[in-house]
Amino acid sequence: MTVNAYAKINLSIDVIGKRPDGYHEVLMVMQQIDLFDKVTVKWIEDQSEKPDQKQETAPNPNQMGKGISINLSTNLPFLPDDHRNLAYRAASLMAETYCRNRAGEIRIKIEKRIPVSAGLAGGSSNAAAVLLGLNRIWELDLGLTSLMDLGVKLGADVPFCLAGQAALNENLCLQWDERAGTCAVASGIGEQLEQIKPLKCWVLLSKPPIAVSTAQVYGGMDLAAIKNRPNTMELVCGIKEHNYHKISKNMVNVLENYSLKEYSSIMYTKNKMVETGKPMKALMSGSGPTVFGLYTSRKKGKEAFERLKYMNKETFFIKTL
Ligand SMILES: C[C@](O)(CO)[C@H](O)COP(=O)(O)OP(=O)(O)OC[C@H]1O[C@@H](n2ccc(N)nc2=O)[C@H](O)[C@@H]1O
Ligand SMILES: Nc1ncnc2c1ncn2[C@@H]1O[C@H](COP(=O)(O)OP(=O)(O)OP(=O)(O)O)[C@@H](O)[C@H]1O
Repeated sequence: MTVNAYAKINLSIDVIGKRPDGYHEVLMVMQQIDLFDKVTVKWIEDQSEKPDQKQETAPNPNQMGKGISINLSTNLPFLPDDHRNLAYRAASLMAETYCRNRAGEIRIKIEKRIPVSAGLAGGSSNAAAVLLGLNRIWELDLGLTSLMDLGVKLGADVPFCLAGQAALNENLCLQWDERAGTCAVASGIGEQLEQIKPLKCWVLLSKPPIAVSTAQVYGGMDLAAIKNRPNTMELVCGIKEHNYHKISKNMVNVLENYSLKEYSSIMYTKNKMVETGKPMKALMSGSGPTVFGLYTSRKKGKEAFERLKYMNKETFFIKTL
């Protein structure tokens, strides 16, 4: 089955503190956008190995599925096709947890369109697609709560990606799950989600040609030095009321404090977008390097895209979902 694995942008990111496990407590507003990878998941059952009916099916994270192999391919030669790929790890986790009594091959094909190492949750969205795909193929009937509990083990952005893909891919039969949705307030490490009404906007995205490590950004920023923080509740109100003044005033990403200083190409992209594109608001997504600008008018956004598309090779004009 094929799942559209959507990218996200962060309309705000506040970092509250550091946790004992090294992760940071955050408060963010996340929004799915109409830019996606196509992830095709196939299960080829090994007919010579009949499932052992006597084996209990309760999850046991210590035991791998009996004789399950994973074969992953992508259209990007530089992306890993083994356990370093998040989609591979998702398949492996699903097999270990829920499919110990089967044998066969999981075949994953990823057609990448979301820029890599961009702050757009490309890897997380691929992992979410594999969890959702296998849930359907193996008829496990897991709801989003169980899938999110599993997904957060792969990455902090995976639960949000699961919620969005469940809402947007009808073939997953999860669109009515109460946790499905495309815009959410995320807390904890990003995995505690409260769905809100999505922001309807046009988005100009531009990724400078650098890769940014999320761990390095969280590790490098100085929590005590943060002066400007988003008012998340006011942002949520602004989205609800379509009050674009309230929205733009409260769209703040505190990770910019580190990334904009550290990488001049992000600063350049943001400044250029503000000056030339004149969006309602421009902000870095996630830990960067992608910068996005929001437009309420498609015409104005498209004109800005035409002027700015040469700035970075990976520049897109899309809409929120
Ligand atoms: C920047 C965001 O993309 C915003 O949505 C996320 O917070 C990051 O999500 P992600 O890439 O899925 O993050 P993970 O793969 O789980 O973590 C990568 C690294 O980022 C740091 N990390 C991530 C999330 C978080 N709440 N606190 C952290 O400190 C940790 O050092 C972690 O080792
Ligand atoms: N399926 C995948 N797609 C993209 N990158 C992957 C994948 N699997 C592993 N990676 C690796 O993960 C790293 C981060 O890539 P990714 O595109 O997920 O970053 P990101 O958009 O910044 O994610 P986030 O916004 O969640 O922090 C890269 O080094 C990349 O090689």
